[in-house]
Amino acid sequence: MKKRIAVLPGDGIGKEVAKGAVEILQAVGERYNHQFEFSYGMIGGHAIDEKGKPLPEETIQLCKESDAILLGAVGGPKWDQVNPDIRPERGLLQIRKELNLYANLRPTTYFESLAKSSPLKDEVIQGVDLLMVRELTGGLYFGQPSERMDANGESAVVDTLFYKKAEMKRVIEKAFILADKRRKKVTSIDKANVLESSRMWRETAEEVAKDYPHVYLEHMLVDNAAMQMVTNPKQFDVVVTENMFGDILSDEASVLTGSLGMLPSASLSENGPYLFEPIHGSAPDIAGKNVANPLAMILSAAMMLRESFGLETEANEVERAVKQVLDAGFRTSDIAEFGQQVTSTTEMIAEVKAMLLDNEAIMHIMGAYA
Ligand SMILES: NC(=O)c1ccc[n+]([C@@H]2O[C@H](COP(=O)([O-])OP(=O)(O)OC[C@H]3O[C@@H](n4cnc5c(N)ncnc54)[C@H](O)[C@@H]3O)[C@@H](O)[C@H]2O)c1
Ligand SMILES: CC(C)[C@H](C(=O)O)[C@@H](O)C(=O)O
Ligand SMILES: [Mg+2]
Repeated sequence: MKKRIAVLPGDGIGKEVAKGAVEILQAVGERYNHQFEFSYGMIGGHAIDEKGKPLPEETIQLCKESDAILLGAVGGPKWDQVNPDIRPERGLLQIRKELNLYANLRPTTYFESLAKSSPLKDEVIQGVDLLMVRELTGGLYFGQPSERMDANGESAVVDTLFYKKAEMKRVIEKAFILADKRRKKVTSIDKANVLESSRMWRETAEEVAKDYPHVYLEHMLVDNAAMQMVTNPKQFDVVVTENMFGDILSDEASVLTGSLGMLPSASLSENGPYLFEPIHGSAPDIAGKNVANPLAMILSAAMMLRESFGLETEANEVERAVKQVLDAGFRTSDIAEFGQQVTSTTEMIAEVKAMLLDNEAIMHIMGAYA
């Protein structure tokens, strides 16, 4: 199979982890005889420095001409003070909008060997398997007006939460389709006790549910959901919610896996290309130190193999390699237990790669940890 992959490493640890995903995809290509062609584009702060804007036209063009897109992360304190129109994050929002990537899938999977990395009790998180479907191109992130203003002589500000019903419907439908293939339960999260937008969201979920009689729909208010996420996460199968709630709840859900550095994502449109990125940011506090966990990015590459190219076996193999590396005891600092030996970003990437390519690597690791 021949595929063109656009790689947008971005800023901070984005660059370190994107490099890892490319190496893993190269290894997959080598092992299964696929030709993956990688082309690099600028996004975020580094694009502001080079091109004066966070999403240069050539990057948009590159993405549109590619079969799939890998993105590291954007942002950092260096660009915090710049005009909001040229903040790094604006580039990320713009590419999501340009490509109409309305459905963001954020799976949270329990890794048995990381049970002790989570601050939560093992009986709470054991076996967690939830899929968050986050609306990604509407809501507060994109509503107009969004500006400072004068309100009767006082300084004030407005952000607008705007959704068309059709935008709600298509992402909720996506959640039902996915739930139908899983444990057949959708939890729709909103704030319908306060917000009109949430009342329309809830009505829309009820309407969509009529077409999926085998899927059970429940509604949950977002504040309760935030609490249930860490006290009883096993109740969730597919969770669907609007943009801002999904952003916050998915960082919270990452705690169930042991670290923010473990959670991948896939952003889907009607016809592609799709974009794959870890849910974490550029982590300026650890950038450039070779300590970031590359697994969320590598697992995002596995999602790319499955969702964009239909390469189920290859995707499973990458996920198997990640699991085996963790089972063998390799840990970046975010998932290491007290006193445990710490693996660097580049070593972690190399171990996953070795596990993918060479069964003897398994013997080597078992020897090292015997
Ligand atoms: N998709 C994206 O590009 C994206 C996502 C979130 C935040 N951001 C941006 O990133 C910048 C920093 O934001 P933040 O600090 O609030 O969030 P962050 O996700 O970058 O980091 C939060 C915390 O988690 C840790 N962390 C994150 N990823 C990790 C990894 N792979 N391995 C180990 N530890 C990891 C960081 O060190 C930090 O302590 C901001 O500019 C923000 O806008 C970008
Ligand atoms: C950087 C930011 C704009 C982004 C978001 O809020 O969508 C990030 O937090 C994410 O979760 O992908
Ligand atoms: Mg976020």
